[in-house]
Amino acid sequence: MIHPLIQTRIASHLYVVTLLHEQEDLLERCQQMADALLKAFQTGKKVLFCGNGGSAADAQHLAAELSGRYYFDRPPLYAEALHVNTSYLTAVSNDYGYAEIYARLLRAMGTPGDVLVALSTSGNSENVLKAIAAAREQGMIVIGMTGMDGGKMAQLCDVLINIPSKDTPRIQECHMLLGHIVCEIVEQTLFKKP
Ligand SMILES: O=C(CO)[C@@H](O)[C@H](O)[C@H](O)[C@H](O)COP(=O)(O)O
Ligand SMILES: [Zn+2]
Repeated sequence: MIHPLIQTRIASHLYVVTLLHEQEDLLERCQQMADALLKAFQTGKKVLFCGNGGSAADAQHLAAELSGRYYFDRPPLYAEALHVNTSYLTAVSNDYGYAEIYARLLRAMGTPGDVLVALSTSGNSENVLKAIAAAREQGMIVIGMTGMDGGKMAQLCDVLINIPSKDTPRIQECHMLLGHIVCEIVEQTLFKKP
């Protein structure tokens, strides 16, 4: 017997993907995200990602597509997810509070023209909001990837990729879909031989 959730959840995934496919302004903002990453890499800047839980995994996954490889062999790109040093995370959470983990690192690493990609399905995670504020102080460009209404992040990002759903897993799946496409555009534009 096939559990009914299997078909139901696949159907809800397809529904959100169909909405995405038809929402031209959102697809334009996806192109703007690709353009922002391209500009950063073309001018010797870097792209940093942050998020919590599944969005931390997505941050790390997308950073690795860029710093490692996506479809083909080519030089590495400077991209990293901010949560990957557990010694740093445990120390700073313990000493300064969990809300400070990304902001503190951005004050050390961020330079003008770098890009922060901030992933939060609610748009309201405190450490991500503080990261955005710190990125702004450093003169970075901020791309937000959120759910439908964007939460508090809606007003704080240069480019907002707000997936038309309120369901966290479906939002995350679409972040990865669009994030993968952005990585492909970046890789092709920078390295594909005619
Ligand atoms: O992956 C999931 C749920 O699909 C969870 O781990 C989820 O990412 C966590 O609850 C996060 O703390 C949610 O934070 P956010 O997306 O609202 O910023
Ligand atoms: Zn998840």
